[in-house]
Amino acid sequence: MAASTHLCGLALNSKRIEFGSKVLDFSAHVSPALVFSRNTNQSCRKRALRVTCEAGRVELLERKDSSETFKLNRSEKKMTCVMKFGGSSVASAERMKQVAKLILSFPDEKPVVVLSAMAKTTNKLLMAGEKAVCCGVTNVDTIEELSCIKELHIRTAHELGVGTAVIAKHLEGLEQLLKGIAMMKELTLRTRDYLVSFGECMSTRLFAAYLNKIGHKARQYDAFEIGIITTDDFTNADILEATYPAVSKRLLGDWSKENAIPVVTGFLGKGWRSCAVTTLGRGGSDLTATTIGKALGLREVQVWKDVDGVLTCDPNIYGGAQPVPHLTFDEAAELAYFGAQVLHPLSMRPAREGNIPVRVKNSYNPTAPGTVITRSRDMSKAVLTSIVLKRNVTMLDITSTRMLGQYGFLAKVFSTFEKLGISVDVVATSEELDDVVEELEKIAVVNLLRHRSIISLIGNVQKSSFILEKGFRVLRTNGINVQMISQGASKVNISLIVNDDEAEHCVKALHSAFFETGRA
Ligand SMILES: Nc1ncnc2c1ncn2[C@@H]1O[C@H](COP(=O)(O)OP(=O)(O)O)[C@@H](O)[C@H]1O
Ligand SMILES: N[C@@H](CC(=O)OP(=O)(O)O)C(=O)O
Repeated sequence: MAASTHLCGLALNSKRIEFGSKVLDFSAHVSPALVFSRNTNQSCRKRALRVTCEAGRVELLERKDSSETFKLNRSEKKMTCVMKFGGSSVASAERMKQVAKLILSFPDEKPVVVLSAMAKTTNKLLMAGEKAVCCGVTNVDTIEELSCIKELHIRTAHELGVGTAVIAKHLEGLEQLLKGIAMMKELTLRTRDYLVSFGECMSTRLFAAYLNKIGHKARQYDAFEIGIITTDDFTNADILEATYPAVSKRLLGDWSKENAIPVVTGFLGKGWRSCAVTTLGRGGSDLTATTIGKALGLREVQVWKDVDGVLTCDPNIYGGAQPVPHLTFDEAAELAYFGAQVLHPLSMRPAREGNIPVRVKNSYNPTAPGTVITRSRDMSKAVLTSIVLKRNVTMLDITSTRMLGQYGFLAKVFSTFEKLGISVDVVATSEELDDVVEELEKIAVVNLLRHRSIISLIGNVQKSSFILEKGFRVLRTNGINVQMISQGASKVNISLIVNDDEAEHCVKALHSAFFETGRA
């Protein structure tokens, strides 16, 4: 660029700067230099520079005639991806060391690291809370789960060689909190969220301390301090829009001052009214990861688990499950919503909105390709992608008594569910259903059918006739009676309802037909 060029710069967002008709897109290429004329509007210039600083390091190269030339060294310094590690990946000091090694084995990546609590810690915290309710204040220190949590975290600190000071306040605070619960003899949803937050607060402190100890600058962040703002639905809070600019401002601001690897607590947020710690529902760290990915406009989000990616079915049901190489956001969202534990049900939403690919990888087997989840994929050969089982659902069989017309009848049925806050998973036209039944019996004959399972066939619903024909042949051969079928509006899901006690057998038979006898 000529040093004398007169350009007027206008910063649009953290990725683009517009100069008249010229747009520099920092996500697409590394601009070798930026030129600002002396008489460029000062505030535009400052904003442009601030934005470039956020995107990477900017150096003043020269000051000539009427202009200044800056070098943008973005390719070296910009944060590139989110790497989220679940509880199984950070279960011990040994695992944390492996994870650190894994992160550092990608020298070109500048990740934001998101961590869950060390394996089983969340469950143990909840169990300790339940026990505290009825054990009496003086007995809190005998709660077995509290001892296990203390022992695990102290041992991990020693084995990582980071000292226990980084978690001492939290261990102390945890015991105090349990005494408070014992005193009050109650465990509210709000307190539950505060209680489980100790898990992620401690795992991230230990891990960041370890990275620093081995010479890689890292900085620990509590999600509720950096702008992950949520609804006040304790134990199942939803991310609010204000999160994205807040998180971006905080993380990019800190990064521009010092390139320390951010290590962020997954699963946690801050309720916008209460300002208290909230949680995003079990498995919520996946959602934290995609939220940060979207907020920072990163290249990809990696979720590192203990399986070789999203599999063709739950490996606990059938050991022969195989990794699925490619999924769309819609398929992954549907699969997660219908019960595949591998991803949080809402985690695909920010990824889809920000169009950020999500890669599901195995921290125990990092060379396995894993699953990549993107907006679209070649569906021409795709039939079934995965089979998901959701157990213990209740089916409501509702028959109109014809007191109302068809529209009025359906409207009344759905308004009843809405009023009672019950979600309906599958509709061909279930929690505490007694109130629903009482209400609906005014206009319908209602049958409650408990102990049912939903089997979701995730894949290319364009080929539904083929899927159903093949699926039903398998089920008929196995003597299984399907009680309801529903095709989801998402066009990637056909759901079948069967008896709970037949469901596992069904999944195995369907898996064998679709994935093993000639690839589907
Ligand atoms: N379709 C599926 N694909 C892969 N894993 C599945 C599937 N369904 C259930 N799972 C279970 O999900 C687990 C991984 O999810 P999760 O425990 O939440 O991981 P992490 O805690 O590491 O984030 C696997 O160990 C597996 O048992
Ligand atoms: N620790 C929380 C949040 C979480 O996401 O965990 P994981 O990534 O291990 O599923 C839980 O157990 O629910």
